[in-house]
Amino acid sequence: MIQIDQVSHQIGGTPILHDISTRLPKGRLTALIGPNGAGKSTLLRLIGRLEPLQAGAITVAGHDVATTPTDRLARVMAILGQQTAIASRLRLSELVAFGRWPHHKGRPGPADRARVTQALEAFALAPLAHRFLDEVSGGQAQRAHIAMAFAQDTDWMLLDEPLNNLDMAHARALMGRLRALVDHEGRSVAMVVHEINYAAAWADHVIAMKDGRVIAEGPAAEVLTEARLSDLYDAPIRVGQHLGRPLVLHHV
Ligand SMILES: Nc1ncnc2c1ncn2[C@@H]1O[C@H](COP(=O)(O)OP(=O)(O)OP(=O)(O)O)[C@@H](O)[C@H]1O
Repeated sequence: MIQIDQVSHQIGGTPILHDISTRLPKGRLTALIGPNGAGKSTLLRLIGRLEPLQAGAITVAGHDVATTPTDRLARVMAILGQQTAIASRLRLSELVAFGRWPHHKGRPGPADRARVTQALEAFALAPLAHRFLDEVSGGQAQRAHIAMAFAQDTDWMLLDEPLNNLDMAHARALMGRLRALVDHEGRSVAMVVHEINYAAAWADHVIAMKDGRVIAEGPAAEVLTEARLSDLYDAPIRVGQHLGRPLVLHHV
């Protein structure tokens, strides 16, 4: 479980998150949803310790993110942020291999190399493994970053808008892969997602944020209702059903 207690955050004196307390359940796929500027990325970055905590407490599988040594934390959670400013003269295989660093600390062994190969194959990147990052498409680069997080082999994966740049087929394949990690390997995933139907179709748990606060949380079917979504996005939203899951209609 990830436990967030009374977390507040300011940037340049402007309050961004207001006294957030919530939980992300273990062994589930959690979607963080909400309008632009709601604070989703900021919260994810605080969990992943890409930003230092200013107020409150966060634990990931019992590890206090404020005090746990980085190498320990890196074996518990992998985080893929939104801005990935990694040198473009890096081959995809080298990028994915970075995911193994917390395990081998610079001395990769056969198991590390096998995991990198597996991650490249899992994300259909094997034919592109020798290309440089600036020689592949946006979606292929995005998949390589996800493969790096995947290769890190952690109990928790935190992904900020992993579906960015992915076409429908690759987005679906990624969601299927994340579901399999949760369902068959007992891992836990938290992701920021804008396309609400991906949350509706694949997420177990949804945390809805607006103006730096959590305004709803719970099982997907309980959070993704017409009233809640219309309020969240300040727009009329209809919710149908498809194969027993909510289907959100926002173009009506
Ligand atoms: N470096 C920064 N300097 C100033 N304000 C910032 C900075 N980063 C984020 N913010 C502000 O913090 C608020 C929350 O941003 P955040 O990126 O967490 O929201 P989000 O819900 O992830 O949004 P989006 O869906 O647009 O990615 C926004 O109002 C944003 O303008």
